[in-house]
Amino acid sequence: MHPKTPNSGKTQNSAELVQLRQGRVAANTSAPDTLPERNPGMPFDVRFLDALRRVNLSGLERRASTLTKRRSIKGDNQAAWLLRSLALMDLTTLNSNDTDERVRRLCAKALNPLSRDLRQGLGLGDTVIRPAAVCVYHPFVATAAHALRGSGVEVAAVSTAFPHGLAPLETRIREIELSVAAGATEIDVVIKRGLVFAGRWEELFEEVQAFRQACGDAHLKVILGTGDLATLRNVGLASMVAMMAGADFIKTSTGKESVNATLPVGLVMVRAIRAYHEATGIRIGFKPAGGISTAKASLDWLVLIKEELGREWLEPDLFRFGASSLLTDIERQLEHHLTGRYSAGYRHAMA
Ligand SMILES: O=C[C@H](O)COP(=O)(O)O
Repeated sequence: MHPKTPNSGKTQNSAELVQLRQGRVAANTSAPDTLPERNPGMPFDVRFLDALRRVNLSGLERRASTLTKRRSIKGDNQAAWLLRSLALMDLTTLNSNDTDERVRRLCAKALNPLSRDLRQGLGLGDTVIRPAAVCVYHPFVATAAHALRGSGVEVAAVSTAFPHGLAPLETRIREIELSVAAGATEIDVVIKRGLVFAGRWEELFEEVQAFRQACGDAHLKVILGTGDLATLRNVGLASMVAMMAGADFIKTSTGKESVNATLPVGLVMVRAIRAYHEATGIRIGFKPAGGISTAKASLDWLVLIKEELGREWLEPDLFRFGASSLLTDIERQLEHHLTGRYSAGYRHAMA
């Protein structure tokens, strides 16, 4: 049910977590032998945080820079990986000037992301390749749900007073409930960054638990706003708290911070995911978001995930890109792959 993670030589941190988990299971005779696929969360356990307080910044930066240089993906192989980037995308519009009409056009693009010429040239035949989800603000959830019904493309809503998360807790929870009622099957919540700065981990845990409960069957993605969190240590700790509280995915950024998804931040988060998996057997998804606009950048992220978590994580239930303009560059690169020429970006306008 939970195959062993490839390439996961246990770190000291995760080994500590495994010991903690074993202690917890041994003390609880009713603990299940097999764990369910969806993250059920666990009681708040500060020892899970203690194991993550050390961060080797220069080691992470070195790893991030060598990871992307070691592999060069070319030709047909590159086209195949770009199609995977497309299938792993939450095609997003989160603008102040969004309208129902704009969202309808984005949904039409999600249903038919590649031109007939591209599909024929790539020999896709009847294979359906679409983004995993369309991601919108709450007022457009019903419109997106209507446009995408029956397609298998999920509707994701950003909730909890996106992007700052500073409304009262009751208001944030109500927003989730309304989005689910309107047809959202995935909810992207933002955390209150102040809880991280103040080290109020249990309070953060309780808020995320409340979000998870409000989601019901909708999957919960927890946005950390990593560019706001000041240190990579905070990123690791907030990741672990979100997972303990029941997050199905942890997500880097809103796209509205001054620094969004970066590879060193991604490394900290995926290593927290790996540690949580080794300790609990539960696989948590990862969503880098914000500023990922080139096909090349998407390939860097795929390499990072394959190297750190293994191929099994490169599926829509465990990995997503949050991106508003990445699809345009993927189309241009695929066209270049077929014709040797680049077309202008406006020819692939999305909305
Ligand atoms: O969650 C998704 C992000 O808001 C998208 O950010 P982006 O517009 O920089 O691609």
